[in-house]
Amino acid sequence: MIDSVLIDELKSLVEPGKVLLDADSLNAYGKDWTKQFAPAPSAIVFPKTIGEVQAIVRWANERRVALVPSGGRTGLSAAAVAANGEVVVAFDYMSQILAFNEFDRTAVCQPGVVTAQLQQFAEEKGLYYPVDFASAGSSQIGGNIGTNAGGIKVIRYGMTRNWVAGLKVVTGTGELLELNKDLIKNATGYDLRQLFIGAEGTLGFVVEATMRLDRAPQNLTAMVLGAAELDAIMPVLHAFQSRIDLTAFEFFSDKALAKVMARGDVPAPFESECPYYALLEFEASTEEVANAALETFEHCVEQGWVLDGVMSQSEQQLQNLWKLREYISETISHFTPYKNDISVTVSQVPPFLKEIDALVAEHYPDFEIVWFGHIGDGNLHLNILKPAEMDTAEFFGKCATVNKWVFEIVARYNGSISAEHGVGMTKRDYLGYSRSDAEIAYMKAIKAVFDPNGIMNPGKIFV
Ligand SMILES: O=C(O)CC[C@@H](O)C(=O)O
Ligand SMILES: [Zn+2]
Repeated sequence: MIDSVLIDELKSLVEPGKVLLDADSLNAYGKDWTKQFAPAPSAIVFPKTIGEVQAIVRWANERRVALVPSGGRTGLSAAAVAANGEVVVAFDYMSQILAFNEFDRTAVCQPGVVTAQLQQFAEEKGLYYPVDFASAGSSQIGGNIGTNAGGIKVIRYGMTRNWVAGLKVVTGTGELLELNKDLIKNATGYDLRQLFIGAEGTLGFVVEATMRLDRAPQNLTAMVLGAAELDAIMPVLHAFQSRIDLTAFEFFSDKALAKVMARGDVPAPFESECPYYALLEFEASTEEVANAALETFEHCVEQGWVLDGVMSQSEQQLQNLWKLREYISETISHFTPYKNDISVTVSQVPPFLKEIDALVAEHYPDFEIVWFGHIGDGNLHLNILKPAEMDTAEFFGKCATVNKWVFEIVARYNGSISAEHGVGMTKRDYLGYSRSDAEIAYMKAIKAVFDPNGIMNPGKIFV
């Protein structure tokens, strides 16, 4: 905890009332959506300008105060948790879209712009911001960049990284850098912009981002297919991908669907019950594309890969089919899930998933395992649900044991222990399963260059 003299100094750097110290604010701004770490920040500060962010970082260097950035706080890896008396820098008052360029198709965003706000802005301009996920209504652009957020359209549009034309960052020394200046072509050495994307605020803070926009998709249409077995999902993906460009290819198990159905507010896709489901989406821009999708569906049924299916015929049906997938995370959050966000190459998904499934089932037959995720990207969300009668600490303890075995399998498949949720504090101790010692040493050396005093989100990614 920092003392009152330091708090007074901090207050002098921002507008009156823009440092909060009350218990509710410390609790709310000191954490993200993870629940493993208790929030314990010293103060929350709300800068309004880049100059104020620089002043805060310079002060933190002088006083050796640790800073934690805070956006929409929807993170799932405790990268935005202040558990050790840090000062939280919240970007709520830097939430404007500052400029739009119709020829470059870019929007200049302050870090606190909410993802849905940018999506809406793009729509009003007849364009599209394609990075999308269930928490788009709360998550902020600065946080999306910090975690290189992925989501449900990665198969077509890639991660946040692909949509950042330029960045202004305040480094750990308080220096302002303008990175890439929104250029498409720029072959002038290291692309420092990319280094800051996915850095979880450990090198500096994003204070402005020029985001690229795309043409709006035409007549988005979704299909939900029921698969006979897991091994059928990949041939289905392959069959569709060889005929049409998909904008999504998601997957969920019968257990995940059952949880969403139990809410009672989402229509079932069809009557048949299947062990696995795929949700795919494409632009039915012409009749030929729609026909190709239907023909492919029939082919998949003939092959015995698909048992049943439905295709959206309206915007409302499209939304309803997406709810089957998008509501899963929120719905299971009430069952105290232990989360993993793992990836392998797409072709390896079926054997990989089966191995992990068998492992957890063998050692912990009482645990309910809910599989879902972005299978078209090789990214699976493994959620293990706490049995109702089990003590929470005991449950997390057992999961920690399983975790090591799960990550041994991930490492054997050359996979990632965090596909899209980041490392933060929850996966920090497991980084070695995905990154070599040499890589981690280089990463630490890079951090030391941008943040010599170790004040920028310390303890995240690595210790
Ligand atoms: O809750 C999860 O495990 C995943 C959350 C999110 O990445 C999703 O794909 O729905
Ligand atoms: Zn996801």
